[in-house]
Amino acid sequence: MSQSKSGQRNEYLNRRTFAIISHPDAGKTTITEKILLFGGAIQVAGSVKSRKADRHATSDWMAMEQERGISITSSIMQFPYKGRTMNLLDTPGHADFSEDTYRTLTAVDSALMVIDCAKGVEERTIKLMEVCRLRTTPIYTFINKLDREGKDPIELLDEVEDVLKIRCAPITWPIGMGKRLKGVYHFIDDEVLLYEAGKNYETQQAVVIKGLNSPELDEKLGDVAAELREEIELVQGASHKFDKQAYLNGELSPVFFGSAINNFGVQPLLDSFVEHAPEPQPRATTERVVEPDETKCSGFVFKIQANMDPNHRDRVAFMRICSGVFTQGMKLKNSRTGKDIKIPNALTFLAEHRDHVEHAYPGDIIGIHNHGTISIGDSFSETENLQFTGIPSFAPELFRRARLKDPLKLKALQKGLAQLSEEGATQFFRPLISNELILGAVGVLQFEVVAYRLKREYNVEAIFENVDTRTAYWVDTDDDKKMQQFRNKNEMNLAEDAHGHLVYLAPSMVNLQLAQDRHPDIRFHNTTETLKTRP
Ligand SMILES: Nc1nc2c(ncn2[C@@H]2O[C@H](COP(=O)(O)OP(=O)(O)OP(=O)(O)O)[C@@H](O)[C@H]2O)c(=O)[nH]1
Repeated sequence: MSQSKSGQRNEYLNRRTFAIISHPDAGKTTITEKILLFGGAIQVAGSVKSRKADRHATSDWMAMEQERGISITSSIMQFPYKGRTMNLLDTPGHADFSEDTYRTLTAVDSALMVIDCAKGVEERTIKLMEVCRLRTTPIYTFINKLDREGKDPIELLDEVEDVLKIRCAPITWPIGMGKRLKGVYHFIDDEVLLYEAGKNYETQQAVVIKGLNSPELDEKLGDVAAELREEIELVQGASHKFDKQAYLNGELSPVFFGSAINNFGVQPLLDSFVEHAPEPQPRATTERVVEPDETKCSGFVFKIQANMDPNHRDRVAFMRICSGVFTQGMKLKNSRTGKDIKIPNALTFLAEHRDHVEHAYPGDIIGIHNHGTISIGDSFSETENLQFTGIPSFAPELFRRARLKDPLKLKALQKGLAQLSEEGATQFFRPLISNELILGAVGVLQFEVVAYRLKREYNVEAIFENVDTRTAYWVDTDDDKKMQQFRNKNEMNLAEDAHGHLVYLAPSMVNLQLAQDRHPDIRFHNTTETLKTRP
């Protein structure tokens, strides 16, 4: 079915594709749930948690998430909000799953950062923010858990500005905190939303007082009203005003305060976000910039998940549509392999179920079933050879040698590791001169997940042993002769990754430095992003 160009344009302009980022435990899952609730995507509070529990039933390895109380996989949800189509990409907060999070951030147009008011800016938030800054991703900030005592709000804004190097424009401001929490003041709407502990703001609206100078405010808040007026004047003088262009440039973050668990202060955040967050943006490829309103469909894969449903042992590749209109059954060319693939039965992910997608527009994420033909970073296009940039693999920092309890299971182990590495659960290296299987990860928990999944999904019991590798760098050069010399001299330290890229496994940083000094014509890369050749 063909669509008119203007119809297509309108569809994508309505998309808002974003991720929620935070340090673990700041309240990302809780706020996701409230967003879905407001959007009408779920009816009952608690569904998001039970969504995790359902997955536990269908996909056993998720049980680890429950045992540990952390989210270990990204999930994708599409839902309507105020006439727009929202694509929310959840990201694991735990440091051990940072690669997945980084890649997810390459597929969004903006982000929502959640900060715990008692803890302020935490380590993971700093890292995530660095990634957002690389891509100048616009960011909204929600300072959560106001129902608990936290840091002084001015101090919190200073911290965000100093540590995260972004200007803050408070849009709402807390009136007290913890037991003294009385509500929030909205700078732009000039109104106060009153908070009463114990009230259920999922079913009841907060009382709104129009105007900071309203006598009603004195009635309700007593002496606090006068203090609030003074404080607001002070904050207005000392802080930045909302400036949409600066926000879109990633230089200024609108800040909201609230308590996600009590559903308080979340609605003003969402209403502002849906109004100002950017529509799907142009994307860079090695060839040219792809505009979302181009007629031909294109997209890239940023995530692969195996065995989402144990009854169908397939893998789902998550592709962000960057231009044109995707239609069910369409043929797209994979620029890495040069092959056309027909994509029937593409999936879309709604809050509570997945469905077959008829059409998808720039900003949408579709799921493609495949049996190992698609890798993370693959780019697809209807007509051209396009390679989207910015979907990195990072040099792992931890390494283990996989050893089998039952040596007859070698085939199953190789298959399992190859599939789990395609998914980005771990990286996987085969040394050139031995039959060893070396795993690389950014966080130690990744190994545990891999061991658990190998057992559950591939019926393989593997032991991971320490190995004498400190770091891994991808290597390439334009000079074949120099590469051959390098290979001959360094065979002991060379391996191939799952895609056949050559990797230098260094036992120490000194060794790495020496190899670099001895072979100035060889380029060493700590992310695949800068590699010239993709086999
Ligand atoms: N007091 C209070 N607790 C909250 C609030 N929001 C969330 N919490 C609690 O904080 C804890 C962490 O919340 P989650 O939403 O699971 O945090 P998360 O950021 O998704 O954590 P990860 O799954 O580890 O990434 C839970 O026990 C929540 O009930 C809030 O507004 N006030």
